[in-house]
Amino acid sequence: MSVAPTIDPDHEVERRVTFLADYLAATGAAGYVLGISGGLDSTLAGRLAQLAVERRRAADAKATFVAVRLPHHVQHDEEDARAALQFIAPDEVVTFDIGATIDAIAGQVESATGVAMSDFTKGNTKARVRMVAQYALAGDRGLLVLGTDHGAEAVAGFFTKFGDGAADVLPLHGLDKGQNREVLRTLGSPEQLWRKVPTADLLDESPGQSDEDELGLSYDDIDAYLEGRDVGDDVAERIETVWSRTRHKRALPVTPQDDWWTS
Ligand SMILES: Nc1ncnc2c1ncn2[C@@H]1O[C@H](COP(=O)(O)OP(=O)(O)OC[C@H]2O[C@@H]([n+]3cccc(C(=O)O)c3)[C@H](O)[C@@H]2O)[C@@H](O)[C@H]1O
Ligand SMILES: Nc1ncnc2c1ncn2[C@@H]1O[C@H](COP(=O)(O)OP(=O)(O)OP(=O)(O)O)[C@@H](O)[C@H]1O
Ligand SMILES: [Mg+2]
Repeated sequence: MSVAPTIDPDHEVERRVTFLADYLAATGAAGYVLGISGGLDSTLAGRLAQLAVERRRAADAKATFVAVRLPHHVQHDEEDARAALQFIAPDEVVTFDIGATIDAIAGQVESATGVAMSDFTKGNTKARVRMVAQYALAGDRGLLVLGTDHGAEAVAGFFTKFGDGAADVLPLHGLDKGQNREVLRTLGSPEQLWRKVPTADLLDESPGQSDEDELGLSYDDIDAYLEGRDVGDDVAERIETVWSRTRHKRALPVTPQDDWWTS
């Protein structure tokens, strides 16, 4: 996962902003788009993107960052999403309520099959519709879609395949969860955001369920494992089991030429 045992947060800000700015320059893309949930990963990636487009503009290039609110009807942590936007100070904010689309898909699934979608699959559908919304906004404006995948979510496959896992550019790659917090804090984020309990917030039946409750693993343990610290055999084995089970999510669609799945 390319996670280092320790980081210099200022250096991480600089190298990731430089990467995002350089990638725009090299590709000629018009800027970035990213869903902003109020969680710490999108707050961090969003702020880095805003700094990168400002850097491009300082070099007389055109570049825009579009932050997208993507609530499913009303979001229970609405206040954090607003605080995140205030901190990021994006060039543009677009709000796209995915509620009606999800209701339509769930309704069609039920009328077509006679079986209601489970809350779990509906949750992954929310993540996929958010992906569709971001690409819909990006397509006509020549923007690139950012993703917030990082070491701790990647190793556990804790993302929706072709949902939040689908993106053009991953500015947080190589950081773990605690390192994301550290970098966000260094950027001057309000404490409510850098300290926020991580949640995928995909379930109607358990709004705001913590990632750690769902995963059955703590981010401190996952981070320790990725940083090469001793976590004990039991934790290491649980992480390796989930890593193995989710290998398909970190690969391109499997083909007859692939053999990684045989071992
Ligand atoms: N062996 C295999 N080879 C190739 N493809 C395989 C496969 N096994 C399943 N699949 C395919 O993958 C699908 C399952 O993958 P997927 O749909 O992702 O579903 P799944 O991995 O079961 O669930 C996603 C998990 O990520 C969590 N999540 C999602 C989004 C955001 C966040 C967050 O932290 O914010 C967390 C979510 O809470 C849930 O625990 C199957 O329906 C099937 O199509
Ligand atoms: N309600 C939402 N509004 C806008 N974007 C969202 C929403 N929920 C999820 N996303 C997008 O999906 C990504 C994955 O969600 P995830 O929960 O992993 O990240 P986060 O909410 O930014 O941080 P955390 O993991 O700490 O909760 C987010 O970074 C964001 O881009
Ligand atoms: Mg979240």
